[in-house]
Amino acid sequence: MTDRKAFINKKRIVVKVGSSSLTFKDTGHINLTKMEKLIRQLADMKHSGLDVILVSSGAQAAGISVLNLQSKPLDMDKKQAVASVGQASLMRMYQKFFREYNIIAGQVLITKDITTEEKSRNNVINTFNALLDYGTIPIVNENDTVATDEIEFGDNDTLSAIVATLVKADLLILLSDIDGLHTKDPVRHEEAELIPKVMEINGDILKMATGSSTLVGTGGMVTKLQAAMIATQAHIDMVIANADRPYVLLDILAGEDVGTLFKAL
Ligand SMILES: Nc1ncnc2c1ncn2[C@@H]1O[C@H](COP(=O)(O)OP(=O)(O)O)[C@@H](O)[C@H]1O
Ligand SMILES: N[C@@H](CCC(=O)OP(=O)(O)O)C(=O)O
Repeated sequence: MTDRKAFINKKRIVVKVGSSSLTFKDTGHINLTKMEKLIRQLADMKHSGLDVILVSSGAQAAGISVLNLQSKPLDMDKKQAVASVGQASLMRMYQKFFREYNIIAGQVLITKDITTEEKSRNNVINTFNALLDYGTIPIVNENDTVATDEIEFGDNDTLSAIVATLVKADLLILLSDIDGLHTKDPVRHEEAELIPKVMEINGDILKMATGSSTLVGTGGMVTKLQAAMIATQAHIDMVIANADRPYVLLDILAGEDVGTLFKAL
């Protein structure tokens, strides 16, 4: 079996969706159509018997909508307040959509320092396992009131890789607004080419990545490669793919060559 064909046997999947894949490019407001397309695929995955964990950004984007702002505020405390309002709204939308497909969503807000504290780490692992035993889809975001890494650096990418290691996932999928890792940022360089597979994240690969080009995204490709390093070192395959591709998740799980595969070490 090729690397991709083996994906049909993956059982526990962590999916991370970035703000850029949940929002309108020009306004930064939440795009419900995009959200529903994602949820339908996640529901089908769940109904087919997979364990699904969703790491979702979008708290600040949802907060912009709720507070009717023109854009993300610049001050950190205001961004945290916008995320606080937005996270509640984001979860309400997820729970409403998932309920239509008979799926219960649980909220998990964490910070990356849980990995260094054994007690917290075990609490988080136990909660994930219990949520999966109850048949729910845990929806994870950084606790933006306690920590500012994600708001500052867009580090939900690395947070999703940490979650993948904690739940012992078989596959981590990062959905974004680009088709995968390119030789350069394709938004700024139209000659950039897609890299279908990365066996080793070396200096040449790291040089290709730069920051975000969108209103709402933060980490760009830099934090996605950091996530790939964490996942692959933990023997977890990772794929970066475009959330706008119809049925992107189902195609990846069917073994199709979608996006960029970072092969587990
Ligand atoms: N080498 C690269 N290949 C692909 N995208 C890149 C690269 N370098 C930088 N990027 C940028 O990364 C962006 C995706 O990251 P980001 O905006 O943070 O999305 P998300 O909200 O999904 O996390 C792309 O829109 C692109 O502009
Ligand atoms: N906790 C923040 C996450 C920000 C973040 O990581 O954004 P992204 O680069 O779009 O994944 C929020 O929900 O707005």
